[in-house]
Amino acid sequence: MAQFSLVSASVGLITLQNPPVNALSAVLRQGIVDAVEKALCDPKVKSVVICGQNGIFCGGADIREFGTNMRGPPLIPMIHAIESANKPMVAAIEGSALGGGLELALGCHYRIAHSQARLGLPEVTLGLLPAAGGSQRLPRLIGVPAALNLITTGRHVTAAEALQLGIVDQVTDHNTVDAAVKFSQSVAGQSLDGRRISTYPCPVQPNLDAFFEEAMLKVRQSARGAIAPVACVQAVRAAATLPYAQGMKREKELMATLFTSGQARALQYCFFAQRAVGRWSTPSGGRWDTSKPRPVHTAAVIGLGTMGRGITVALAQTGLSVVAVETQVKQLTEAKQAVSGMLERGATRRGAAPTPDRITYSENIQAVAGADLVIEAVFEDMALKEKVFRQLSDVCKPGALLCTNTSALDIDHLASQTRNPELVVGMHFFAPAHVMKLLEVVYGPRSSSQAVATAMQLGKKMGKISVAVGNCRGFVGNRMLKPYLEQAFFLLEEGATPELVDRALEDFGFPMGVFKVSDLSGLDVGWRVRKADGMVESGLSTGPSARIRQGRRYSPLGDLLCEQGRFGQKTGRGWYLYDKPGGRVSKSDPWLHSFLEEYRVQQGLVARRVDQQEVLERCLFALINEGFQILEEGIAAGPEDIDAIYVFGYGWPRHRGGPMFYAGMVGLAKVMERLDHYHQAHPDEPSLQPCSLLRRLVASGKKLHSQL
Ligand SMILES: CC(C)(COP(=O)(O)OP(=O)(O)OC[C@H]1O[C@@H](n2cnc3c(N)ncnc32)[C@H](O)[C@@H]1OP(=O)(O)O)[C@@H](O)C(=O)NCCC(=O)NCCSC(=O)/C=C/CCCCCCCCCCCCC(=O)O
Repeated sequence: MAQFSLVSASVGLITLQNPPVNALSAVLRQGIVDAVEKALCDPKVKSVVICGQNGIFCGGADIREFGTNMRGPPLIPMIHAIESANKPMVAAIEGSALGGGLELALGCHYRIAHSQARLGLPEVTLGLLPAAGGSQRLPRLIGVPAALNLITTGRHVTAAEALQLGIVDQVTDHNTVDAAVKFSQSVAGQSLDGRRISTYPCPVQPNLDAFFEEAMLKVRQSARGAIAPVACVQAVRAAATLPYAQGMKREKELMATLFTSGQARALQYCFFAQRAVGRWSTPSGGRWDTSKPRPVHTAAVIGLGTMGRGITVALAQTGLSVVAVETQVKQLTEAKQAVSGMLERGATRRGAAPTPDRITYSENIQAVAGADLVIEAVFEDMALKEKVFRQLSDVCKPGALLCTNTSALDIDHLASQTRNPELVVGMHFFAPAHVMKLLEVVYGPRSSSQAVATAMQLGKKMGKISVAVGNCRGFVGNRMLKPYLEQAFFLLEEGATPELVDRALEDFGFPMGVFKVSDLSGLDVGWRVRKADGMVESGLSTGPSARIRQGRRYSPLGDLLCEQGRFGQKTGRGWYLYDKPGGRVSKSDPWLHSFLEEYRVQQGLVARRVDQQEVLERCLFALINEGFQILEEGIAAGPEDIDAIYVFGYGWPRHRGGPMFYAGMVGLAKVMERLDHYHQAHPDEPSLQPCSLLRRLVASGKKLHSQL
């Protein structure tokens, strides 16, 4: 609801009250309409201030209402009534004014913001556009280029930037409502003719056609198939070229297409999934709302390779004291330099002071004795990690949490090396650890819920999307990646090329296809793991058993490339060719194509035509099938956990909602039918056999997601 009160004898104060973020639900919209009418009818009221309760102006339209039968007064006429008012309307912006919240403020005649406030039109991130007049008013207020940037990226701006851009009229460090009340009194009785943004002409944009062509090209390139950014450009173009009323008509038409789109549903699902993963639970009964995290003031990192350096930076940037340990002197010296460089660059980007003084370096593991939490990030080798955990168990103070950054190894086995296995969890960061948003917090059967809560809370403080997952080989993300990679290799054997597979995945929306990613991360990484698993045989044998390992189909293609020293970008050759070792721009490699042809001949394989649909179905459905298996085993608590992991850690296109949501969009019956079809053709590929949870869901007609 919205509360109306009279303050300072002549100012009508309308307070939005819809916790936690004052989203513009039907009830709140009705409340605003009623309160505005009251204010305009009351002769004592000479000016009006609109504010939000609990330090937040408004988080925008109520996203939970989308997709329902929306009732209550619509936003556009409500904002129009505010703008048309004959008494000054002033928005007092604290906390956030986002989406419909900012559009409401743009309908006001003046905007006063607190210095800590954030403003933005993030609708594009929900698959929408600012369709309560935002796409038409903002360009009229701040010009086309600045408005286009905010609307197509959805980025939030600080109050200082909003003032500089001309979005707000005043910024205060003090009580915003008091400042707005005072301000409204100072303008009461003045003409409002020049204050209604919808009446402003849009500032002239030179070379309009070329400007919008370039803008469209840019969003199409970065949007990778997302439709909302394209519609946002079209809406801003309407603002720049049409009178306001016609622009509003265009805004409405564009919104109508987006509003019911699958992409909007997927993006709105991602919004809630990102928040849902914070409400974690474990099979042993641990829960986010009943487990109290331990305080962490000092954290330690063991091993300063690439991952350890990134983790050190991420911890230091969170404001913790960090003890960074590396036993090899040369590596330690290099790490110190690299970490200061990363901190300096990060600080420059954020406009803050660097924080290297919070880090203490040591060659000696004893230095971690005082740490509240230790993250082991040594080389991915079980024997080495076992040794480190035994040492940590001796050295660390009682109650210190011992975490491992392993990407696949058994957490429970590492816990068994320590005196307090309940204090051991995985904190699986993704490279570069100070940049990537995802953190898998891995609990073993003996991890205490307090240990999970502590790691989850630390992840949140570090700005990560932290997802609690169970202990199994590869946890959730890497485990699901295995069948995806496997299928990509098999497709090469059957006639595809790396280019064809990558194009299909990039057209689907991944930033990079599987083979480009493999070149980037290094083919030798998987090779080492396969060797340790006893999968690799030196050289190329032939005959029917040559491509069967441990009873299932196996492709040695990656191993053969590694034997040739083709490790990807670092060696200048992998699945693609690069101009030099370390080069980043991939080119097709005729050598690789001949190699594939010869390989097929040697193996008696006849190349056939593989199309993009088969690439997507085999790679993605195999990955999704593993996701169902993971749910069935209870390794992930719900589909949101898997989807968040894939969207934030593996480049899954957000507008497709994550693999499990995508499966629901395609239809579980269809996913199962295609898996069955491919499994019949390839009975030696168990990852194509639909798992029992998928079969049960299809048989019962149940859905995995309530949104679908
Ligand atoms: C920064 C925040 C506001 C606060 O962050 P924080 O303090 O960290 O808190 P959170 O954990 O994020 O959130 C707390 C809980 O609140 C829930 N929440 C947050 N925002 C909303 C919201 N806008 N709606 C509903 N719920 C919200 C959140 O989920 C948390 O709850 P839970 O933990 O999940 O239970 C931060 O929250 C934030 O960034 N929020 C989102 C801001 C945002 O994106 N706003 C834009 C919303 S979209 C919008 O405003 C659109 C405006 C134009 C709409 C015009 C409508 C016209 C419809 C016409 C349709 C025409 C088509 C016709 C078709 C036909 O013809 O049929």
